[in-house]
Amino acid sequence: MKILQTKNLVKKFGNKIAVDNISLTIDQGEMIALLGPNGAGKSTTINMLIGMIQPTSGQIIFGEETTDIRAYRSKIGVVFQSSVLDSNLTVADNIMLRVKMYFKHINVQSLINKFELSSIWKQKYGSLSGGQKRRVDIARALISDPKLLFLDEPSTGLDIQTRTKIWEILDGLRKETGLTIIFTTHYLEESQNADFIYIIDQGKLIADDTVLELQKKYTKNILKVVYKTGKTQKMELDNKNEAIQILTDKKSAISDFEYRPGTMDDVFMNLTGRKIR
Ligand SMILES: Nc1ncnc2c1ncn2[C@@H]1O[C@H](COP(=O)(O)OP(=O)(O)OP(=O)(O)O)[C@@H](O)[C@H]1O
Repeated sequence: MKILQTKNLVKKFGNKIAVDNISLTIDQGEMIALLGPNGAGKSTTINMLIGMIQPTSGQIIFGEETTDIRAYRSKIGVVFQSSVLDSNLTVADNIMLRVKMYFKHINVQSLINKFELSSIWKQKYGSLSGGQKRRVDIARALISDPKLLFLDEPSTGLDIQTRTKIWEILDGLRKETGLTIIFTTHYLEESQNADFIYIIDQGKLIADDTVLELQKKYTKNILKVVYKTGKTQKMELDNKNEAIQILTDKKSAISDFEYRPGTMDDVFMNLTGRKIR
């Protein structure tokens, strides 16, 4: 079931076209990545999708063909790039103020458990580490029990362990509750968590598909061979049979090899002719 759709979305800031004719279709329960380099138009797209800024032209269709922005807003949770929480308040105060004001029926304890907040519950938000802050930010966004969660660069600046942890939690949530998750990232490897990827560059949608299909369409498999002489050779191949043939033919001269499918880095490189970072 479609939960969100955009048709020919455009956003101009003066003469600058930040988002150029982007059409997306997002089904309920999907994990969607908007992937692109700095300045690609990811945040601007998200800001339009959450109703924070108005498109210059194009259409956003929420759920069952409704354009009722207030009904839609009550169904979304948002984690912004920079936090909206109060640094001087404790985690408990930040969370409970929102619960008491708007969402009295939410099971706070389950959020505390899921996001491992008990040890930092009485700590000031401003004194938390980057990863701890992110956990609180996401927990806060879930207080309204949203159907759709938007995360703008949820893991930027976090170390690899913390990023992995955050993705584990998000994936668990999705499986448990059927939550639809839309996130932006410029970490290519993180987009592999997504069911479907929209690659945006200079405001334009340059590819959209599953990870597997993107790899199939825009990369080849890579065979790297290390010879006994110390020389290495990198080859792009269509399939594993070619790799087996090469390895068999050159067996006596080879000391080591690596065979892998193309990565999202290769996809981006082949689409744009440059690396994302
Ligand atoms: N309010 C604004 N006024 C003028 N230009 C803007 C405004 N907001 C964004 N832009 C421009 O629009 C383009 C897209 O910006 P956006 O923040 O959407 O990119 P992004 O893909 O989210 O980048 P990043 O990964 O760095 O967050 C950029 O060139 C940016 O400078």
